[in-house]
Amino acid sequence: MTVTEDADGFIELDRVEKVFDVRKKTGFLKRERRQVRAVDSISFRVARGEMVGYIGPNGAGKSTTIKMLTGILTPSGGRLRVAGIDPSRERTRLAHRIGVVFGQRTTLWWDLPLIDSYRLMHRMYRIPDARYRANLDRCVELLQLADLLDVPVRQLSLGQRMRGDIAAALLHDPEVLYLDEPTIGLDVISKARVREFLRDLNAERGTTVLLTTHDLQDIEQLCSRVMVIDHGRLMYDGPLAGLHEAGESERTLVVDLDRELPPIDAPAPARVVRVEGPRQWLAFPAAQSAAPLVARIAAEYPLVDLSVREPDIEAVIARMYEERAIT
Ligand SMILES: Nc1ncnc2c1ncn2[C@@H]1O[C@H](COP(=O)(O)OP(=O)(O)OP(=O)(O)O)[C@@H](O)[C@H]1O
Repeated sequence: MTVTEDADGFIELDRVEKVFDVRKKTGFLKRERRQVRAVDSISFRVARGEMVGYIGPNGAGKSTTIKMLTGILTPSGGRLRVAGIDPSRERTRLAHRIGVVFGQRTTLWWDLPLIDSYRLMHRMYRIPDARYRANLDRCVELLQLADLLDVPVRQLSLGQRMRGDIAAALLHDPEVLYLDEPTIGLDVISKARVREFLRDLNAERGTTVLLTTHDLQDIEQLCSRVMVIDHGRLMYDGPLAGLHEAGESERTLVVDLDRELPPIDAPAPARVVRVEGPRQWLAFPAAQSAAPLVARIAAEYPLVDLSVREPDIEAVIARMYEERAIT
């Protein structure tokens, strides 16, 4: 059988569904059967080389989708293809073409030094020696792993372990990388390092990336396209800016003045939403730049310090629903 790969649909989902049968204990010897529609008729296409954010609240169906894309779960309905392959039918063949990183779990061997996990993967995936060497060298350099290779995984910090996991997922040159919360729990510097690496990987190798995250900055800095899923349904598919508009989300400017003052007189739609001593919080539309607001406050008030807080994904999505309910 020849496999055709549609250039526009490297990852293709056509009305994909996943229904779980759940048995719940409702009393002594009594059980109730219930069906959970975790993924409900989802269709989308991701082109080769795209970097797409896949976001939604807890229990929305993100992990279930990723598990179907890797072949761990079989869809209850619909059609799904990754690189022309039906994941649940040819899971092993697909495994050679995809890489998976779960932020909350590691694929590394806990008690072994990092390098030993890589050696095991070298054999497991039957990666040609030269290719393994080249990929390992590149990952060690770009993810700054040189000093960590001989350290047992259990002794690594979360950020170090995450970089180790990303390298592990890339040793066999996957064309697609699924990342599930790759920056969860990382400090600012580690987050920046991971994001920079992913950006370079995508630009240099054309690796297709599907990214699940609760951190809007991951999406802002990495993805030109974002898909929002909730209750198993695709609610939005488009640029992040459009999501901000759809949800009319707001960022917050936190300013520290040198003394307690009445609320800052900010140009609408920006407005003060909270005052605590010399600190004031101003909400302004997420789609607008903070620069004019900052300039005005700096010119007219005794400003000591400031920072900008991004809206979290849950807030953006919640506002998106409110909007829809009204219109
Ligand atoms: N194996 C399973 N058996 C029964 N129900 C399941 C199973 N896996 C997931 N579910 C249910 O399917 C729905 C979607 O879960 P899923 O893990 O895909 O969500 P998610 O978007 O990844 O959430 P989170 O952000 O919390 O990881 C939830 O209601 C969950 O309880």
